[in-house]
This record gives sequence, C-alpha cells and structure tokens, in this order.
Amino acid sequence: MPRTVYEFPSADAVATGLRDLVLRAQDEALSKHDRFTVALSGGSLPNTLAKGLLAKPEGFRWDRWHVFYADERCVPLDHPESNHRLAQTELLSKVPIPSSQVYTLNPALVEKPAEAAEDYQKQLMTVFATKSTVRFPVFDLILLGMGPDGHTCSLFPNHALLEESEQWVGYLTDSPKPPPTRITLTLPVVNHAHMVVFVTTGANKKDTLVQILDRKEPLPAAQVNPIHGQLYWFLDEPAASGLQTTLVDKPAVL
Ligand SMILES: O=C1O[C@H](COP(=O)(O)O)[C@@H](O)[C@H](O)[C@H]1O
Repeated sequence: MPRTVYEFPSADAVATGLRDLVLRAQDEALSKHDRFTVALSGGSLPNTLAKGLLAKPEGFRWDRWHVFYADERCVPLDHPESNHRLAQTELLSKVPIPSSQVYTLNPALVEKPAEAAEDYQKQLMTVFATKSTVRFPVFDLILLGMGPDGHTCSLFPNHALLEESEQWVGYLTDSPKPPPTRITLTLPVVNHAHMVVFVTTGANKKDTLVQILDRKEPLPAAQVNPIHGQLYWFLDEPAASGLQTTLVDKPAVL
C-alpha cells in the first residue's frame, strides 16, 4: 500500500493531526468490531499522543480500547525506563481505559526476556486469536516512533530480529540503546496492521528521514510497509526539512 507523508508546521500541529487520525482509526474499527486494538511505542510518542488526545477527548470510546506496547524494556513497570510507565504517566492515567485492557510486560519476567516475550505473545492471543487460528494479529492501529539510527519498536539496524518471520513478539539482550534487554512486536505483526503511523518530530531525525523516505535505505523503519493496511508518516517542519519526497501539507481533514 502506498504511504502518505504529512508535514505539519509544528510538533503541536502534529499532535492535533494525530488526534484526528486516531479518532478516525477508532471509528473505523468500531464500525467493524466491538473493540479498538492499538499498540503504543515509547520514547517521544506518548507525550505527542497525549497532547493531542487530551486537548480534545470528545468522541473517544475509551472502554473499547485494548492497549498493547509496540516494544517494552525489560525493567519493572514503575522503572523510569519502562515504556508502560511513560504511557501511564502521560496518557493512560488520565483516560478511563479499563486497566484489564492495558497489556503490560509481565513484571515477574523482567530477568527472563525469552519467557517475557512468550508471555506477551500469549497476552496478544487472548485478544486476537491463537497462533493456530491466525498467522499474525491485525492491529487496528500501531503508533510508532523512529530513533535517529532508524530503529522502530525495538528493531535495530542489522539486528537478527529483523529476520523474524514466525513469532509475534521477539526479545533482545543487546539493544544498542539502553536498556539492553527488551521485547518487541516483530516486523510481520507491524506489517499486518490495518493502519500504522510513524510520528517523528525534530531536526535530529531529518537526515535519517532522507535515508528512509528519499533514498529508500533498508533501515528498520523503512521495512515497515503494511501488506493490506495504510501507512502514514506525521512529521513536523524541522524533521521534514531535508526531504525531496512528496509531502502532503497541513491536512485540514484526515
Ligand atoms: O527506545 C525506544 O526508542 C524509540 C524511538 O524513540 P524516540 O524518543 O526517538 O521517539 C521508540 O519508538 C521505542 O518505543 C523505544 O523503546
């Protein structure tokens, strides 16, 4: 499916635009089934997302949301490096999503990443289906960040996990970005989603975006190409400033 690259004048405008797209994704999902399944990244994403959603929360059906993490660091859930802690602080503590519908790393398994990944895969199966029924889960929406090295989820350049083609959740103990031990959705899961949105702001991502969107270098984020779903890039002006690729300017309606 083709990608759409939006350029917004500021990070605040990215947050507003993202809010509108998340609402659309939610409404599309609820017109087809009774739940909205979303995977959140860590890093800068929860703050941008919260800014948009909390500024205008009307229309969100929080009781229907099922929230997973695109990746998680193998640390206790209240640790400063935990993606769940970040999402909880920025957004989840401020909206009435039932806690039973927020799927976290099993904190008893932080020292056992292989078991933590297997456990998280089992949690996915409780919502989507078992692995014997569906090859890969189909998320309604996956919200991704991209690191300056082109990583997304916890899929890092040249890492063997990029080749994973069977498992839904992988683990690594050698992340080049601390902390080293993490679990992550695999590329096939991301590429089976109904909608995937990269949210990338700031001039420090500018050169990597040129590598991915203009030069099509095979960095991890460039390997996100949903098979049947839609792919959006939400950029602010500093992030987009080096790009030659066709940009869609400040969409009025998403
Ligand atoms: O380590 C991580 O980094 C990426 C990118 O973070 P950002 O701060 O550059 O947006 C993030 O998407 C991922 O979830 C996180 O674990």
